[in-house]
Amino acid sequence: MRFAPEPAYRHGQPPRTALVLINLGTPDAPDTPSVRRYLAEFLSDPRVIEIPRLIWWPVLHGIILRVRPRKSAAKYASIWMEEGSPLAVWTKRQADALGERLTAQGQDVTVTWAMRYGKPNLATVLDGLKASGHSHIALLPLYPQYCAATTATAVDVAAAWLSRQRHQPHLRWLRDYAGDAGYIAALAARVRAHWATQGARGERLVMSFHGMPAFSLDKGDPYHCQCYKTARLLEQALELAPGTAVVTFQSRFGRAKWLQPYTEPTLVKLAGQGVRSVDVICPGFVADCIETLEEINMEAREAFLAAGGTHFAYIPCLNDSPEWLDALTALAQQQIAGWPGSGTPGAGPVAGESAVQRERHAAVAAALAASNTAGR
Ligand SMILES: C=CC1=C(C)c2cc3[nH]c(cc4nc(cc5[nH]c(cc1n2)c(C)c5CCC(=O)O)C(CCC(=O)O)=C4C)c(C)c3C=C
Ligand SMILES: [Fe+2]
Ligand SMILES: [Fe+2]
Repeated sequence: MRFAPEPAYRHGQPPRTALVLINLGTPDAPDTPSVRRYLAEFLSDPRVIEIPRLIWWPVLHGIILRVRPRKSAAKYASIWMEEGSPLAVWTKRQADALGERLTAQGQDVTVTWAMRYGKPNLATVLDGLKASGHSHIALLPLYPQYCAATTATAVDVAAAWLSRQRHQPHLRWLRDYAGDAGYIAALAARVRAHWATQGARGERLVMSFHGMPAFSLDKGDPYHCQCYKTARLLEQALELAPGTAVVTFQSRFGRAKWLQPYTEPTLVKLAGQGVRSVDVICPGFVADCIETLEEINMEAREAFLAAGGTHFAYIPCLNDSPEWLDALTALAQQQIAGWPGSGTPGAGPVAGESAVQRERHAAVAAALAASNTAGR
């Protein structure tokens, strides 16, 4: 059956609101089979690899999934935390902290988290929320900069899930927040705190964003522009001297041209030009992950130092910094404004439904249930 059956008793239930933090996804374990499973799902997404199936499939299954999982598993092993993959650990902690903050403010909202690839699976999380009576669901993809390969593909999953529902819940999602004042302030606080503990500033502040194929910009993806927007606002917030900020793109995948300048070659070039110390931040990631902890803090560090640099300082992602949790709380509140449990005007435990209506629904549902049982 295309549409799931909808128990009639739900009609009489009071409305409930849920927030879902969404991130990319990560392997279950730092071993080759788990990484292969994860990469197979990720790299089969046509939003991520825009190459015709007929050409991409033999490359993915014949070469990439035979070679990359073992190499990537070793990298994952080098950054794995006691509780799991850093990306999952930080995303869960952010969801827990957001839930606590909303509860402390008297809001009656469920906060959970899901991944686009791997577990917890987004469609399964949405099934669970609906089954537990959530009539209003807000999605918060945690990518500050909109990108078809990240934000849009997560929204696609939610849209496909909606297409299977007879009784659809209210659904909203956060598209991007590249210029959000709270997010920029949280990044600036992270950098200032780092400078304070170091007692000095690097000669350059390198802002490294995840890369994308260069054609995505030509085809109209706003990702590149949004990365520069974030970088400009952060530069302004920190009142950096002209020429101090450097924007780069990391994590190139495959041989095609990606957005430039590339992070590691830029660091090597800076060292060659006599720059001895750099601070590096990855503003496009709000949770530390393999791309920041291994690729930047290990590989890029090594390349910069090998090229003559003497001080490489990696500034951790926002993770569970209080300024970021404040910003995330504000973003969440904007998404659920006016919804049940949000404590904002228009909201209420019985929004859109009077007590009389609810009683009638309950009576109809009871009659339906009785006639269903009688007919069996
Ligand atoms: C922050 C935004 C991201 C964009 C844009 C993005 C595009 C993109 N990524 C790949 C290929 C890989 N990315 C990998 C890891 C990874 N990517 C992001 C975020 C963005 N990706 C995150 C948060 C992570 C970390 C996941 C984790 O488990 O920690 C990987 C896997 C790691 C590896 O094997 O190197 C690949 C592969 C492409 C092709 C792409 C756009 C076309
Ligand atoms: Fe990626
Ligand atoms: Fe990488």
